[in-house]
Amino acid sequence: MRVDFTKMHGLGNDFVVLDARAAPLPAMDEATARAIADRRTGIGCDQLILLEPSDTADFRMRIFNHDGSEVEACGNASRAVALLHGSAARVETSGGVIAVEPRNGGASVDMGEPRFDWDAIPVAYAMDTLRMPVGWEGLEAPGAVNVGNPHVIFFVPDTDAIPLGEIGPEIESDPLFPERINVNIATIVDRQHIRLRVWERGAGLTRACGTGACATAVHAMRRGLVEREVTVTLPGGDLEIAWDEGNRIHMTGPATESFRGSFEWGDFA
Ligand SMILES: N[C@@H](CCC[C@H](N)C(=O)O)C(=O)O
Repeated sequence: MRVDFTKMHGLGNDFVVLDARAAPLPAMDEATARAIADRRTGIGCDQLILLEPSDTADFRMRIFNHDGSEVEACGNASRAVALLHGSAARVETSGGVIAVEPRNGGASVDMGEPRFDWDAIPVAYAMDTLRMPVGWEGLEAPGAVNVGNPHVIFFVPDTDAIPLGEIGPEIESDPLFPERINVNIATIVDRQHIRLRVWERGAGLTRACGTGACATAVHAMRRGLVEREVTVTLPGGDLEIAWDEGNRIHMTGPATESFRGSFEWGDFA
C-alpha cells in the first residue's frame, strides 16, 4: 500500500505526519513507528504523528517517539498539525483534548491544565514535586510537572555546562519514574526569559520540546522565579509560554512543513 506523508518540524523537533482522517491506514505498532523514524533506514524523525478521526474532538493525534513508544503529548507537533489542518481545531490526544489555532506561520495551542500530584507525574512514591528530595550527579532538588506527558525539571546556573547526553538517559530510565520521564535542564535568564535543553523520553536530545517548555515555565512560575508569561529559548529557537488565571497553559511558536513524499507501507514493517 502506498502511503503519503508530510515531513514537518517545530524549531527543529521533526516529525513524519501520516493522515488517516479520511481513509484508514494499516494499524500502527511500535516496530513500524520505530522503522519509519529511523534516520538511516527509514524516513527519519524525532516523533511519528498519526492523525485519525475522533468521537470527542475534530480529530485525534497519536504520537510515537523515535523509539516507537506511543506517548500522550507533543507540543511542537501540536503546532505542526495546526499548520497542516489550516484552521482552529480541538484535537484529542491520550494526554487530553487540546485546542490549536494557526498563527503567523506557526500556531498557538491551549495545552490544558498542568498536574503536580506525585501519582499524576507519575513518580514511584509519594513526595513533594515542587522540590523533590532526589538528585543525580550534582543535579539536585528538581521539580516535576505533567502537561499531558511527564517532565522533571532542574534549574542550573548554565544549562550548556550540563552533559545532558550522558545524564539524560540515566534519569529518563531511573526506577523513580515508572513511565520514564522527559529531562529538562533550565537556566533562569531573567523574570521573562528561560534557557532550556531537553533530553526527551524515547527520542534523546532534540532541538526543541514544546511540552518541556510548558512544564519548565510552569514549574519556574510555581517557584516564583518568573512572571506568568515567559520566552523559553531552546537550541532550535524561542517559544512563548503563558499560564493563565484559569490554570491553562498556552504555547505559541513557529511550525514548518519541510516536504511531502510517499512510501510503500511494507518497506518499513
Ligand atoms: N517533542 C515533544 C515531546 C514528545 C514526547 C516526549 N518525548 C514524551 O515521551 O513524552 C514536544 O514538543 O513536546
